Amino acid sequence: MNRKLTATRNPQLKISQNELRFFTETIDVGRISPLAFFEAGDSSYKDERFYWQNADKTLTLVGIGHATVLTSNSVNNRFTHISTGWKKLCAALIKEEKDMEPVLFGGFSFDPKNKKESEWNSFPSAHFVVPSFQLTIKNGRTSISINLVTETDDAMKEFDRLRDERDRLIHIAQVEEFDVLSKPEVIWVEEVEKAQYMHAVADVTKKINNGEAEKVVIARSVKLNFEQKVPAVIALQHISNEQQESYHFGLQKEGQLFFGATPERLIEIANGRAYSSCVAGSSKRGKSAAEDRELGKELLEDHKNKEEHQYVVDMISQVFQTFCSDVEIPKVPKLMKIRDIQHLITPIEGQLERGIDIFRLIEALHPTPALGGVPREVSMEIIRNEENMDRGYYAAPIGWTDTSGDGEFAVAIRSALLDGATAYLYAGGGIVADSEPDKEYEETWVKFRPIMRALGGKLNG
Ligand SMILES: C=C(O[C@@H]1C=C(C(=O)O)C=C[C@H]1O)C(=O)O
Ligand SMILES: [Mg+2]
Repeated sequence: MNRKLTATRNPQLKISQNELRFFTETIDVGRISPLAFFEAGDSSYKDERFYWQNADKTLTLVGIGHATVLTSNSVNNRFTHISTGWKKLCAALIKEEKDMEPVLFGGFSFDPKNKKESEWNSFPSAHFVVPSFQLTIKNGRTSISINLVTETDDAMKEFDRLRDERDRLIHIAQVEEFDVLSKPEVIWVEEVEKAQYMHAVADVTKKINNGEAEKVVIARSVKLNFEQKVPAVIALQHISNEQQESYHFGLQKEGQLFFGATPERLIEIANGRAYSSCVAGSSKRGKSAAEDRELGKELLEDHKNKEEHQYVVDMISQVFQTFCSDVEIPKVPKLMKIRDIQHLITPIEGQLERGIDIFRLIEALHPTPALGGVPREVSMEIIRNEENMDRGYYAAPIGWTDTSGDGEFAVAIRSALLDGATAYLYAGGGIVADSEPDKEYEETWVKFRPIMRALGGKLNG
């Protein structure tokens, strides 16, 4: 890197002033707790951190600071806008073999056409960052990269400053004891617009029976108020402990933290192959192994849940048939069992056509009928009218891509927006012709459980 930075000053290389350059430099570090590293950035980078761990724990990413931010408030162009911005950055990358791929991490809002005033006002329709400091734990290797996006000629000085700062962050993360932190203290719980939610489910069921739509996902929110401001690291530590088998994510912006533990993969691209999972249809877990098996068996055979599921399989299959060859779709769903809930799941994979990037696939997939409905536009309009809230980044894609084109996005459910001493939790369910408001209401409580537990709230049922 020293060499490269110096070389860029060499006029023979014909790098003109004000040309965009994207430097990266990776060092390997010994054992370091990703949350301790996240916490090391607390005083100087409070609003500029992210956290990610995939479901099988083969990849952990922590980002601190912003090398650059890609953002969009567009309704129709947000996916291409981010994709184009990222391609431009990738073309400017200066990297050696030993360096990790720098990542772009962020998310999209569920519905940019929803203009309701809400707790989400500081989140644009797309928000992505390249972190200044990137912790990556992958294939047994733990490393920290510095990323620098610059147009100035004198990147050397800035890079030296970043190296000092990196060493300071590593030092704090390695020396500080990092124990289990105590859970926050909830002082009151508010079910936001419960009556509106019950009414919406009944109304949507009617609409479906009238043939206006086939499936629509309706969600609601629960607000928690705490004794004190809840630090981001507490929320992340407990959600990671409470629901192990999921994607864990956290994204900070302007004093808020959007975080969660979702079981649902939207899309993964690895070495040119694409993977998605249809997750829809739910049942609680049994109190004994026998009851649990029984509930699972019922779920696999239940007409209403199978219908909820099939709409998702049909739609994701169609997207894969469009963009991939060699598509594999199992004929029947399996059970996905996580701590509080079991779902029907159908994994789908295929060989991605050349030239299709992850943002193109996200654009085609979002929202799947697991979170939107069928038909897509009609169900979005119904959701906009029936839900008296803005979903913000809940139920929307969140994840990363790297400079090689690999990446993974989850669907940000089982999630909450933490805002100082308040948290907004979100959960919903797929409404089809024979849905019943009381049962759907119960199902949302099961879906609230992991976040409730992580935040020290009382569990219902
Ligand atoms: C809407 C949510 O989850 C979705 C709805 C499901 C259902 O209704 O059975 C199951 C999994 C997800 O596709 C949520 O968790 O908030
Ligand atoms: Mg359901």
